[in-house]
Amino acid sequence: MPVAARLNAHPLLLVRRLTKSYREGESTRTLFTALDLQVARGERIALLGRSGSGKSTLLNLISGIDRPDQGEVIIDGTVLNRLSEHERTLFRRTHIGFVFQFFNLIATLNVLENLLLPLELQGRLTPGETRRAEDLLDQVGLRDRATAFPDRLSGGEQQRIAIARALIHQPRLLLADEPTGNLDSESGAQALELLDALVREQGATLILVTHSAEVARRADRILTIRDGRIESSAP
Ligand SMILES: Nc1ncnc2c1ncn2[C@@H]1O[C@H](COP(=O)(O)OP(=O)(O)OP(=O)(O)O)[C@@H](O)[C@H]1O
Repeated sequence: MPVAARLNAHPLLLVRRLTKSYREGESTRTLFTALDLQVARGERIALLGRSGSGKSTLLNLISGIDRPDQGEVIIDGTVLNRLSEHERTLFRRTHIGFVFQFFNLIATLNVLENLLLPLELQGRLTPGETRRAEDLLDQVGLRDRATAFPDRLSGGEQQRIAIARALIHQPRLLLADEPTGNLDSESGAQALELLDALVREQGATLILVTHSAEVARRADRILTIRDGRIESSAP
């Protein structure tokens, strides 16, 4: 079987007939109706769509933070809907990494402690893993800031730490919600380079929400949410 066909036979992410609505006062706003989506292992996707089209909601449904009204999300063979809330939290901690627009570092933890947090939450904090975290700090160019607190770092530095933190536990899937949306163009480019390098190195699958056509061009595939449907196109 050709490689592409094998990849699609076992996609990293499978979304099947996903339906999601929110109540808005007296009325109901339907974001997705029977949405289907398949993402191959190691694929890097840019997710586009106008403001309010449901990009963040889709990420939340994929990660199991939000629940669909109908349909299924299957990550690497695990059907999220069949897990209890606690099981979904454990699954997320182990298999998914997140990068946000506003970094979301914990203000009371220093840089190294922020970086180690995903491992600590999984009870995986061994001396070997701590050394790996220090190597990762080297890779993001912030080894000398290990004991600094987030408010002492620039936006670009905070995002580089947030990217390292999202990948420290080697998740299969990385979800990034406008990771350059709050950075100047130079820091944004640096953060994207780093994200790309780490994702490729780890063979992770990436879904990155962006409003930037330039950012989207770096992806393997562009998905655009339009009127509750997903259109797929080449970059
Ligand atoms: N928990 C919620 N309760 C009610 N409505 C919600 C909830 N979450 C999202 N929505 C609504 O769903 C719609 C889509 O929101 P979402 O944040 O997913 O859009 P988006 O495409 O990410 O937008 P943006 O590009 O502005 O970040 C919006 O109208 C929003 O108000």
